[in-house]
Amino acid sequence: MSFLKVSKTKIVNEAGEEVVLRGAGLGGWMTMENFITGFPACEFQAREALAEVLGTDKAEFFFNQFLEHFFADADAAFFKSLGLNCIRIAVNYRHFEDDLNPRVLKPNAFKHLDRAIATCAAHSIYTIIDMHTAPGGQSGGWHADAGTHLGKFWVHKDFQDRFVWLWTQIALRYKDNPWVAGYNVLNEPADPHPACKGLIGVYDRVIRAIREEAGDVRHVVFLDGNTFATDFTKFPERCLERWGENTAFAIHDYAVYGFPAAPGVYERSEEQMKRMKGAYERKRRWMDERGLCVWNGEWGPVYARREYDGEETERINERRYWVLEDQLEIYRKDRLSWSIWLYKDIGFQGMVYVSKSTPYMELFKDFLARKHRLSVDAWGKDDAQVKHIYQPIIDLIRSAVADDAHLKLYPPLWSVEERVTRVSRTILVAEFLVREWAEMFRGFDEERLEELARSLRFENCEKREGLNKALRENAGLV
Ligand SMILES: O[C@@H]1[C@@H](O)[C@H](O[C@@H]2CO[C@@H](O[C@@H]3CO[C@@H](O)[C@H](O)[C@H]3O)[C@H](O)[C@H]2O)OC[C@H]1O
Repeated sequence: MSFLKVSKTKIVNEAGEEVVLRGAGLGGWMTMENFITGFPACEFQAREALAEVLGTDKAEFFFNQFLEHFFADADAAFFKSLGLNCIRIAVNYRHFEDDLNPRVLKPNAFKHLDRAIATCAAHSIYTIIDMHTAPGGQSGGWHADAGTHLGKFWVHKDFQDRFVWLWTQIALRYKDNPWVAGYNVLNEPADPHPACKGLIGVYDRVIRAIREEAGDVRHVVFLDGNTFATDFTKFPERCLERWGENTAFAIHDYAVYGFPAAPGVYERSEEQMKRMKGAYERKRRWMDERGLCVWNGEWGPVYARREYDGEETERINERRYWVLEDQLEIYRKDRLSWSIWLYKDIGFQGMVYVSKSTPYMELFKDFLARKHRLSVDAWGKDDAQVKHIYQPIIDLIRSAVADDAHLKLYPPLWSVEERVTRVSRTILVAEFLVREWAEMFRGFDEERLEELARSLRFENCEKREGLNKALRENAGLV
């Protein structure tokens, strides 16, 4: 088995042979997310609410069993059967370190991560450890698990110190493991500083800690661009001299046509395909101009669901598969390494999804329908039923702010409308629903909790055949 490394624009093995990484993100597991498994708001809120309802021990039991079942040997075997070779594992810093006991590794901090890496290795699958959340939140997205729309990671040095400390611990643990392809040190940073000073400084420190303090020089370091892995333009010109040769740069290439808010129906028109390719090329341009290695750490459409989209479901999904296939074709031509989002969920984006007939899905059926109607998850939102309620707030802000320039806050892709969505629905309304979600577990004993957690096992999942077929066929072509 061979460590991977970066050689100019390519990832290669120790023999110098090119290895194109093709895989998926194991999201919703060691970083739980609302749309992936169905709770509202952020992971830390769901965990706290469940501990209030069940008591700490039983809540811990449930979450531990959830982690056991969500990713196991059968998942890795299936993944491998598609010809895929790399899983990006999204981890939440809270598994390793408690906010009230900083810089102390939790007991069993590495239990599930060790197991997942070993399970993947047993099937000859590489893993990339992706720090999906940082103390204080590296963005205002729910997936940063901070419960706020402002990423406080950038303004508290201590959050950054803890983050650097944590990466030292992780690198010390895995530095001799060749099945770990590398470290994706920070998912989707959103540093508001105009010159990206915070992020560059954090990358300087974390790379030094991995390379010098932990002595890990062999693993690839994957660096996301700023603003949700889309912008590299403020990165230092001589970045490899600064960060080392063994560095790859991660874009996230979500195509607008893969989402409900697409600007029109995707017809594969020349213009649409040009737009999609253009957006991808723009994201990677800075690296291409400098001959650097690019990895696409997240991409992929979401899919329509019969329970919400009715008769339209098949028609919509046919087009989402076109988007998927057209993106794959662009990447294939570039011999791009990629990691599609997402391996497993409850039926919106995953390659496999929990079957509706499981106890888990039956328990949450009505709650999920309400969550959808209220549009409390931001990802792929469909706000048709509530948009009118929030419109007056949007209008108020627009009319109250005299200078249009003041309506343009960071990040730029959060328009006034998007900001209102994030703050009022995904943070505020969601906060009120968390307790209700947790109350659904009231009175459950360990047997019932185990039954719920087991629902997430591979054996209890359906496969999104169209997606898996496209991935399998593409894997064979590279
Ligand atoms: O955990 C993941 C999370 O990493 C992911 O974050 C979103 C990624 O997309 C971002 O918007 C895109 C920015 O680039 C433009 O070109 C695209 O059109 C946009 O879609 C978004 O702001 C992030 O929150 O989301 C899914 C989570 O499960």
